[in-house]
Amino acid sequence: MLLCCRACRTMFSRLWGRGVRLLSAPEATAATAFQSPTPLPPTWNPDNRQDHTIPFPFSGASGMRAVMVEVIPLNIRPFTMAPWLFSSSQPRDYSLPNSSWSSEMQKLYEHYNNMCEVDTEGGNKVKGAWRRLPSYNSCLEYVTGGQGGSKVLQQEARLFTRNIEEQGAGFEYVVFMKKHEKTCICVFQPGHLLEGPPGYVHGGAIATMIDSVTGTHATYLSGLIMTANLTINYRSPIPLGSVVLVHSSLDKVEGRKAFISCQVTSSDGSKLHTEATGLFLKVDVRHLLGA
Ligand SMILES: CCCCCCCC(=O)SCCNC(=O)CCNC(=O)[C@H](O)C(C)(C)COP(=O)(O)OP(=O)(O)OC[C@H]1O[C@@H](n2cnc3c(N)ncnc32)[C@H](O)[C@@H]1OP(=O)(O)O
Repeated sequence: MLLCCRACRTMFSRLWGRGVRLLSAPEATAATAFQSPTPLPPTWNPDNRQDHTIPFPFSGASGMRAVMVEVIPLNIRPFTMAPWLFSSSQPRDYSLPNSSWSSEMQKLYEHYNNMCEVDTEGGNKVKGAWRRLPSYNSCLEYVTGGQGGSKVLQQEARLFTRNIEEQGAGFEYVVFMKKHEKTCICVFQPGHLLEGPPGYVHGGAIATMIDSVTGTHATYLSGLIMTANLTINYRSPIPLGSVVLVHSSLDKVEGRKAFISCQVTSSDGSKLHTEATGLFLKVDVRHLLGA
């Protein structure tokens, strides 16, 4: 897909974070070598982990800034985008440690991060079972298109879980994915702005985190998805400022449907706070565009 006009940008803004990533300059150059798009697989199969790139010729149509984006319907990597390609400064990755993180949160982050794949000096990747998923609050501000473009892109929009600027006040979390076992784990430290009952986390905030983690998981597995159903049982309250784990696991896939279950536990796993099941439906781009 080439971001060359307002229509492209509108579509891009709606896909952002849902299976679209920006191509780096070398990748974009390489993509122009393709004469025809890679055909998409007829059926969704999460075991088929091949990436599919749909490149179109790279050009500066209508004099606007044009960028290549890659659409990856399978093995989605929704957070591996590079919006700083369009800005002199790199956007903040909210999944990295900050000073509001408790020592427990930091320790759990290091525990999972140490099991992730890492880049070595030679540029080779050392394989690890886990992968940290970077997280941004919005990328649209980095895709500039003048005033008209800004309106179309809804530049004020922010990801719900990343829209509280004060560190530690809202949702502090990091998601790791265990690549071959179809599980995700999120280390979550709820801040004081998420209060429900005195001293405890609001049920809606817990639901938000469950939807975000399982939704991210489903997106990673299948591409564009929407939550169709989320059933939640609250078993024990979560103290504000504590650190909990959100476990997400794929139960089964039936056609367009992905069934995912989720448990929120204390950081040592001994206490069950919340359990949930979710149904995610793979949708066509046109569904998001309201067509
Ligand atoms: C960055 C972090 C990631 C965050 C991820 C967050 C994800 C979200 O929160 S998404 C926002 C909340 N969700 C929504 O707004 C969705 C609104 N709903 C919709 O858009 C549509 O109803 C949608 C897409 C779910 C389904 O519509 P559509 O694709 O037309 O499916 P439809 O043809 O009706 O049904 C397909 C199948 O699913 C089943 N189905 C649909 N909805 C449901 C449901 N709620 N419960 C159970 N089954 C359902 C149908 O029965 C049908 O089954 P079968 O094929 O066996 O007959």
